[in-house]
Amino acid sequence: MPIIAATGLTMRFPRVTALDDLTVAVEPGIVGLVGANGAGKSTLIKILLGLLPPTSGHATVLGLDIAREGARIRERVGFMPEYECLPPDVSATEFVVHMARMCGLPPTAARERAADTLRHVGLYEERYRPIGGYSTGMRQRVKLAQALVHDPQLVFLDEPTNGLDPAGRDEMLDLIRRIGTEFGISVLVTSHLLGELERVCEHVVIIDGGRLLRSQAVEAYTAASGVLTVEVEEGRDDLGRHLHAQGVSVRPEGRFLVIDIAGESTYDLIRDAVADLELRLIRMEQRRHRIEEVFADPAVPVPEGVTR
Ligand SMILES: Nc1ncnc2c1ncn2[C@@H]1O[C@H](COP(=O)(O)OP(=O)(O)OP(=O)(O)O)[C@@H](O)[C@H]1O
Repeated sequence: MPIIAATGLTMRFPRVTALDDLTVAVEPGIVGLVGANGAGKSTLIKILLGLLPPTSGHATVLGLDIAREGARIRERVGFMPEYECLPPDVSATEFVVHMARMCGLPPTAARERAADTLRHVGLYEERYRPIGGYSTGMRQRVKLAQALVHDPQLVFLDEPTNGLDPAGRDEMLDLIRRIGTEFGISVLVTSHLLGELERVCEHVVIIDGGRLLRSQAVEAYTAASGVLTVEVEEGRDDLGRHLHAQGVSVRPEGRFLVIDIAGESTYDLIRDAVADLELRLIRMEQRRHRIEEVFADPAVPVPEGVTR
């Protein structure tokens, strides 16, 4: 059963159509929702939570009808909003316990769940300090913890990497992957960065101007390419020269050599060259296409404002 099934969802505000006849179904797993600012991602999430009635169309979340069963949806779905919503004067522990109580957990269970969840998102001693003194990364973790505290089946994460530096972004993406794989919670995560969704998502839905552009498994975007990435401990350039002399099409890229596969013999030539030069092979793998390469094709429109 799909976790989300929307049919003909349309949302018209007085001056703008935020969603335009959107029909999409997504299966359990980690799903990315990508679109430029204003594409309609947050509006879609509010509608799916049963908080905003659409102008027309209908949808179910976990098999529950958004029009009639919004409260039951919100019992089973966690929500990490994009906007800043944390009170500065209370600690992460107080806030997340409060959110757990709001979801109906009794006091002891609320405290236990809050402590577990804050640990899972990587907040330890600092969870007793007021949120006002937290970094952006710590605040994002608190928002994530409150979305998970009632043990939902599905979480909606609206732009969770916003405002984070590259290291913070990597940590947040790892956390999202763990939510999906270790905790078995389905995730709908929005972003305007295709590259980061490709790293964690199994499926990506792309919307533009409130319309569906694509809904596809990441694997379908990232089919195996005809290129090998080879990494050796030392002697990258020696290996490159050696292979080039044997007619292999090879070029350096960072720590790696990138080699066009001309057939099975390419693998043999690399193996023999590594042995002849007495190098240590760290990796040799067939490269997969990246989602953004799909959009590098001028025939495939990339939504304006979406960063590859
Ligand atoms: N309550 C509202 N009243 C009027 N217009 C709105 C309202 N909420 C959203 N919109 C408009 O609907 C469009 C879609 O907004 P939405 O917030 O869903 O986009 P988004 O993809 O989430 O972008 P962002 O990442 O910037 O939030 C925008 O043009 C926005 O200005």
